[in-house]
Parts: sequence; structure tokens; C-alpha cells
Amino acid sequence: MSRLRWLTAGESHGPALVATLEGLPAGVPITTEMVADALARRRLGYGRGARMKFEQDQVTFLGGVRHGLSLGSPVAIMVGNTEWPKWEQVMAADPVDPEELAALARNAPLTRPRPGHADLAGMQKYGFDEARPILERASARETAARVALGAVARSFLKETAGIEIVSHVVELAAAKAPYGVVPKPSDVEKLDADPVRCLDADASKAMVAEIDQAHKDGDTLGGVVEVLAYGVPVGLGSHVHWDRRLDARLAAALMGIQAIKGVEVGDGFDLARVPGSKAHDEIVSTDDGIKRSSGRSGGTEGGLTTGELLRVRAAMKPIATVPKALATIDVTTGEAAKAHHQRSDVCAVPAAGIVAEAMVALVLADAVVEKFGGDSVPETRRNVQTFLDNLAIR
Ligand SMILES: Cc1cc2nc3c(=O)[nH]c(=O)nc-3n(C[C@H](O)[C@H](O)[C@H](O)COP(=O)(O)O)c2cc1C
Ligand SMILES: C=C(O[C@@H]1CC(C(=O)O)=C[C@@H](OP(=O)(O)O)[C@H]1O)C(=O)O
Repeated sequence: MSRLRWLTAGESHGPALVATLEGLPAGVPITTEMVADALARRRLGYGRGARMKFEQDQVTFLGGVRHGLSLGSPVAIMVGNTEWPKWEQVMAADPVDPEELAALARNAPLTRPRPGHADLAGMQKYGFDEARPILERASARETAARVALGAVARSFLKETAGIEIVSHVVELAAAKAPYGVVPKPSDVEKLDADPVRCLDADASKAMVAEIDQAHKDGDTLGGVVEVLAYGVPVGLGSHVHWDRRLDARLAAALMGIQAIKGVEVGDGFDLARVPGSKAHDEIVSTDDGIKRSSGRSGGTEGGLTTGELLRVRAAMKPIATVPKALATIDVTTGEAAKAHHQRSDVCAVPAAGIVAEAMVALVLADAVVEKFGGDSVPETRRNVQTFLDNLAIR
């Protein structure tokens, strides 16, 4: 089944994140600049916190790429945390003198777990009496590693099948982009220049106003992002088994992003509210071949891509480290307390869209390798083309 495998490792304040991608054919164009650009896009967005300003993502390839092309061997990418020197003792892999550690304010035990984070359940599960060992890995800093891999997956998709991926913010708290605003790959520059990555100017202003108000109120916000994949061929995924269904694979990948609490494919939940006559995409014959008269399904039917525009949405809950701190307990005393809060994003929905693009790219790359195989870009490309040519004949 799945042919591409990926893993990440690393803590939020550790020396670096690392990401590996196994099963990628040879000949995929990959450069440090390409990955660094993708990581820079993840840092965009109005409402992100102080850390985005002072920390940089340092990209180093550790394997799988030579002279700008993948080798067919596992790709390994390191994303360095430039904040590491400040955390060298707190996050040291080797034991550190306890007296030295105790003198560090930065190492004060985090005994007031934050609601909405992995803090409390993680401490209970892994047997820690403070939250640092949990929050370091639960942090969405890890999404930098996924975006690095996503950049590689995107290059593979573009080279072999001409697939291009775009995302935009469609809701941010109560502010909503009008239904039917569907950005194209040519809109990416414009989207990235918008403070909240929303194509509709009025909705964008309303979203920025929501963030300003939340900031004033000491509160945080969530929202909804939509990812579109152009040029996806018919037949990725399969109807034959639950874990081969492409919609299921996309949903799992998107739900696997920190703070994502809901996923919709196409019109998703809205489809449950309309009759069947208004819920599906009728099949029509056109000069360009067989097409659909609408895009409600989001480009999958029965777990298979239809060859139409792929469209998925992900709902992000508001940031859990609320400045107006939420109620918790101090686990050392059991007494009521206010949750830890040092700093946090007011809203990270625009960044979540970039992470969602990466996850969709990885799922699609996996599905392309699965369906078309090939050990090199020319071979995969040929296989895609042969399949499409055969469809045309039929
Ligand atoms: C790009 C991105 C940035 C995030 N930044 C923060 C943040 O600054 N503060 C915070 O409390 N949560 C932030 N989160 C969300 C938390 O990581 C997440 O809610 C937490 O780990 C609990 O996981 P869960 O919400 O999936 O249950 C961010 C998520 C993403 C995707
Ligand atoms: C570091 C990143 O995001 C972090 C994700 C995050 C969380 O709890 O998920 C909390 C914040 O970190 P800190 O608590 O250290 O300020 C964000 O800055 C990043 O995206 O690169």
C-alpha cells in the first residue's frame, strides 16, 4: 500500500528538528532555498507571537539529496532552532549538574498544566511531575519539520503529475470569506502578502480586526483553512478498503496537525443539510472530456480522486495558552491555580494553512507513488502519462 514513509523528531527548544522521507524516487529537484522558502511561509500570519520574530529556521540536508536532486535514498532534513543556546542546559541530552539546573529560572518546574494542551494527560501517562517534558514535543514547533518534508513532496508532485497545492483562510473566529472564493496557484503570491492569507479583501480586514480585539481582550482565536490541489489525476486512493480511501488518509493527516479539531472534504458538513439532488456533482460530457457540473464532493468519490479539483478544510481551535490564563490546579499542592502563560500566538490559523498544504502534499505524494510507482522522476512521469493517455482513448 503506502509507499512513502515520513517521520519527525525533535523538541521545541532542543537543538533542532529532524525529518526523514523514505521511498521518494530519484531526480526530484530539491534545494535548501526551496525548503527555507516553505519554512518562511509557515512563519507568516498576523497574530503570531514573539517567538516567530526572534527565531529562525536553519535548514541542513543530512542525506538523500545531491547537487539539487533526490537520490532515491531516504531524505533527511535538519531544521535548527536558533534559540538553542539559551536552552542548552534545560534541554541537554546528557545529565546536567542539578545545582546548576536549579539556578536557572528557565528551568522552573511547570506544575500548573495548561487546559487545552497535552500537559496534564501527558504528565499522567508518561509519569512526569511537571509539563516541560510533554510540552516540548507537543508544541507545534514540530510542524516546521513537516513543512520541510512537504516542500519535497510538492516538488515531486509538480514534476511527475503537474499537481499544485494552494491554501487560504476561509474563516477566522466570526469573520468569513464568501463561499466560492477559490484561489488558484497563480494567487499564491497575493495570498502570502495578505496578513491573514485570505483572498477576499473585506473578509481579510474583518479577520485582522478579530485578532486585534482578541489581543486587547487577552484572548486567542481559531478558524478554518481550505486546501486546494490542482491537477490531481483520477484514481488516487481506492474504494476497496477503509485505509486506502484517499479522503480518510487526508482527514487523518490534517487531524494530525496540532489544534485541528475538524476536517471536511468538499462541502463536508453542509452536505448533510441539503437533499441529494443538491449534494452531488452531476457528470457531463464536454469537449474537454468527462467533467462534473459542480465541485461539492471536493474531488473524491468512494475514496478515489475523480480528477476534479481536490478541496479539503480543517478547523483549528483557538490557541490554548490563553493570556487571560485559564483555571487549573498546581499538581504539587492540588490547589486551584492559573495555568502557565509566558507568551503565545493570539492566532496561528494562517500558519496552520501552510502546514495543512504540507500534509496534503505528503498524502498525495504517497498516493502517486502507490498508484504509479517508478524509481525515478522520468519513470513516474511516464507512468502517469500512460495512464492518462489510456483514459483518453476510453
Ligand atoms: C502553527 C501552529 C502554531 C501554534 N501555536 C501555538 C501557541 O503559540 N500556543 C498554543 O497554546 N498553542 C499553539 N498551537 C496549538 C497547540 O500546539 C495545540 O493546541 C496543543 O499542542 C494541543 O494539541 P491539540 O489541540 O491537537 O489537542 C499551535 C498550532 C499550530 C498548528
Ligand atoms: C515555535 C513555534 O510555535 C510555537 C508553538 C507553540 C505550541 O504550543 O504549539 C507555542 C509557542 O511556542 P513558545 O511557547 O515557545 O512560545 C509557538 O511559538 C513554531 O511554530 O515555530
